[in-house]
Order: sequence, then structure tokens, then C-alpha cells
Amino acid sequence: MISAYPGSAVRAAERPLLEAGAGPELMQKAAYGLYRSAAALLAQRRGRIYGAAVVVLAGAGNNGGDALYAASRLLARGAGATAVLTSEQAHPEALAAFRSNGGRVLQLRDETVSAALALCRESDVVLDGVLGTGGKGGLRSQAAQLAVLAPARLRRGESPAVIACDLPSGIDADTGQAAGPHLRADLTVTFGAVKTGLMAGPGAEAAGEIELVDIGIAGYLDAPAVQRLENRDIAALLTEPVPGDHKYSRGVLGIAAGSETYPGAAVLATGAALATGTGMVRYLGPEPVSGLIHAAHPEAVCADSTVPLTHVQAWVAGPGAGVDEDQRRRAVEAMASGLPAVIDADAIQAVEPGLGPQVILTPHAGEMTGLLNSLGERIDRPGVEADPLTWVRRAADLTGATVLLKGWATLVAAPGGPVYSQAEATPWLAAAGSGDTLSGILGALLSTDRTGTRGPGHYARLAAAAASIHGQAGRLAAESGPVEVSKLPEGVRSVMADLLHG
Ligand SMILES: NC(=O)C1=CN([C@@H]2O[C@H](COP(=O)(O)OP(=O)(O)OC[C@H]3O[C@@H](n4cnc5c(N)ncnc54)[C@H](O)[C@@H]3O)[C@@H](O)[C@H]2O)[C@@H](O)CC1
Ligand SMILES: [K+]
Repeated sequence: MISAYPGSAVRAAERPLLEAGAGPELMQKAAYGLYRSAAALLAQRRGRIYGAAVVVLAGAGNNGGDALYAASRLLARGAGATAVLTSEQAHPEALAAFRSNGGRVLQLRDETVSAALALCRESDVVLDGVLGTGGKGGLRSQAAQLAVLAPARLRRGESPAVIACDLPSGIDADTGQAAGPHLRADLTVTFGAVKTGLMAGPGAEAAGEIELVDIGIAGYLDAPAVQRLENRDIAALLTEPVPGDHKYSRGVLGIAAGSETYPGAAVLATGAALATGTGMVRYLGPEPVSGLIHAAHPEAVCADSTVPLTHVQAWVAGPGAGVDEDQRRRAVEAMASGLPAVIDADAIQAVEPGLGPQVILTPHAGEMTGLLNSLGERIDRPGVEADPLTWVRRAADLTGATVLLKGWATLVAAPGGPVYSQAEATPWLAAAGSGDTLSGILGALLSTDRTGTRGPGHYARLAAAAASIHGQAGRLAAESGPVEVSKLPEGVRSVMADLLHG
């Protein structure tokens, strides 16, 4: 499990150590961690550090200090380095160390922006030390120009690699918001604790890979604000069939999805649920859709029945439901059933406050905007996308349901409880039908859940696990070309096999 803390919480945890005079020691630990990651990346890309070209973008504060000290160590290994100072001040001791190891310095001004950009483009690695947890608002003046103009994060795998020191500059360490232009990284080396700003919204996109450097403050931190499940956490949530099981005891999933207008969604949700390993799918919906489901998945049991008359352990309602009145009624009944229920797509419009955490809403940003406005908030889609962490929490608190907000980093919030962030997905998963498969995966996990845990956050954990399985299946599929959503269940089966037996 990866735990993330707001930048403000990390600063508070550091305070007693700083007051005790440990600031320089903490900075050396951070700088050494950054140096190690940069050295490993240079060694991997060009075989050696000697002769590498390094650019440090250094701001006025300690973030710049970390980056300058790290670059000093690279200089000592035979790299060449230039510090581009984005402020009139720089960390005095770190800059002195950098100069004394042979580092060159360029003061960033209007007339030197293009020279700084050229240096970046010709370098092997750029260390972004403009702003860290002390940054307020977005990048200013010439540093902002650099961020706008720099092709920083050039294509992955090509030079230069951009390594963010603690967090990409211009990103809010608490929320992941970008108040203006910000830098993007291939790798973020973060100190003391992962910041929540790296787990959500623009910050999650800008961070690239994340590496954590232990600087000895873990014992001073409280509960994490955001968590990310890793495969061993997910494996602990999964249930394998045991001898003596039969199809009903393994778990039956009810799917009320698809309509005559959008029949495919039901087929995709059913396929994904079966690949995740549910004991049985009972499908409720119009006859033409049942016919398609039977053709694709003969094991599914189809009927045009109602939710109260159908015996299942969990529900999926909404994908492809369109304006079908029967499907809308089934979604309402599923929410009222007391059973775990995934409420997706069109069914989200039927949501009213007063739900329980066993109801899991799975909107994308557009559906989330509609939901929030129906609950009395005034927010547009760009507003949701800019600060998804705030809005996913708000939606969970307003509805009482668990809410999964899809995105580059998918966020899951339990009402009043923990938040999870999963970022395994590939942009190839931004495709029609992708969400239908996610709802099938989550439905299957809910229907087979035998962990016996019902504490706060349990459903959020299962939803986060589903998002991760979906993302990993997408990545696997993308390895052999563009992702065809109808083939995604094959990837799901293979991810499940790894999780269960790997
Ligand atoms: N505090 C600690 O114990 C440690 C801090 N470390 C590093 O220190 C960083 C925090 O250092 P600081 O508190 O000095 O903060 P920063 O280095 O993030 O920046 C603060 C400086 O930037 C200026 N500034 C703020 N917002 C700006 C903006 N939008 N545009 C331009 N300038 C702006 C401020 O006036 C201040 O001079 C962490 O992110 C981490 O990298 C590490 O060395 C580990 C130990
Ligand atoms: K930074």
C-alpha cells in the first residue's frame, strides 16, 4: 500500500526535526536520494554518468537546494551541469557546493529564456527544483515561460529525462491542482512521504513514475489522506473458489445494463464480470440484448424480470441503459436493495442522497459534473477535472455512497472515509465501452466478496482494486497495439491469474 499525505502534513512532520537543527541533514538525505535516482536513470539511458549533461532548474527555496546538491554529486562523478536560477536568490550553501564542483550558472531572465531552453533540450537530464512544498500558486514569470515553452517531458524514453524534485513545480502538493503552467516529469523523486498532490488531477499526470526517499519523518506522520493499493493488497481482497463451492455460493452478479439502443454495454459488462471470476451472471433487460448476451456468453442467465425477484449477491446497473425506463427502475431498486450495487453511466442520473457505502457510483468527469449539480453544487467539468480530489470527496459525502471518479488517476472516496487513487491505466483505455468493463469487474468482486469485512472503506478498497485490475488489463492489452475493448476480458483473466497465483 502506498500512503500519501498533503504537503502541509509533511511540512508539519518535518517541523520538530527542523527546530532541532536537523534541516541540513534532511536536505542531504533528500539530495542523496535524488542523486541516486538521477544516476540510475543516466546509467540506464546512456551507460554512464561521466560526460552526461545535466540542467538544474533551481528556485529560491530548499527544493532548489536539494536539486543543486544532487547535481553537485553528479558533477563529482564527471557529469557537466548548469544551474538555471529561476529566482534572484538560490539556496546559498547548495549553490556554493554546486559551483565548487564545477557547475555553471545561468540566471533566468527574459533575455536568457531561449538559452535556458536550448540547454534543457541538449541535456540528458533536467532536475526540476523550482518549487516544492513551499510553492504558492503556479509558476511565475520566466519560470512559467520555461514550463510553457519547454517540451519538458519530451516523449518518454527520449532525452532529456525530466526528474521532479519532490513534486513537479507548479503543482499544489495538497490537491494536485495546477494554478497555471507547471512542469511535467518522467520521474518524481519525493521526500519523506508521497504527497497527495502526486495522486490526483493534473499532479498525477505530471508526476510520471514516483519514487519515495525515506528521510526519517515517517514516525511523525498521522493517517494518510490518500492510499494506493498495490498488487499484494489487491490479492488479499480476492476470493478463490474452495472445494464444496457451487455456482450460487461462489457469488451471483445481477446485471441490469444495456438497452435496445445500446446493447453492447451489457455484453461488455458481462464478459468482464465472467473474466473476473463471478459464479454466475443473471442478466435483466430487453430480449434483443439477452439474445446478444447469450450468443457471446452462453453461461449467462437472462430474464426480463425485476430486481426484488432476482436472487443475487451484488448488482451492476446503468451501462448502456440510455433512456430505457425498465433499466432505470432496476437501478433505483438496486440502490434500495441493501446489496452492493455498482451504479454507472445513465443510472447515475437516478441517484438521490441518503445512499449507503455499499452503493458505488462510477462516474467519469462529465457524469460527476451532472451528479454534483443535481445535488446543489455549482461546478463545471473543467472545475471537476482541475480538482478531482475535492469533488470525489464531496460527492461521497453528499450521497452517502462510495464514489469512483474515473480519470488518469482514478479516485475512490468512501463517505467520510478514506480515499484511494489508482493510476495503472493507459490512455488507450479512454475508449468506448471501457467503463462498461470496469463496472463488470467491480460487480464481480462485490458478488464474490467473502472477506467478511464491512468496515469503513471496504467498498472503496474493492472499487480501487477493480480500477487497478482494469488499468492493468488495459496496459497488458496495449502492449500488442491499440486496445480493443471487447478483448479486454482476456487481459482481465490474465491479471487475475497473476493476482491469485503470482
Ligand atoms: N523542510 C524540510 O525539512 C525539507 C525540505 N526539503 C525540500 O524543501 C522543499 C520545501 O522548501 P521550501 O519551504 O523552501 O519551499 P520551496 O523550495 O518549495 O519554495 C519556497 C520559495 O519559493 C518562493 N515561492 C513560493 N511560491 C512561488 C511561486 N509561485 N513562484 C515563484 N516563487 C515562489 C518562496 O518565496 C520561497 O522563497 C520541499 O519540497 C523539499 O524539496 C528537503 O530538503 C527535505 C527536508
Ligand atoms: K520541484
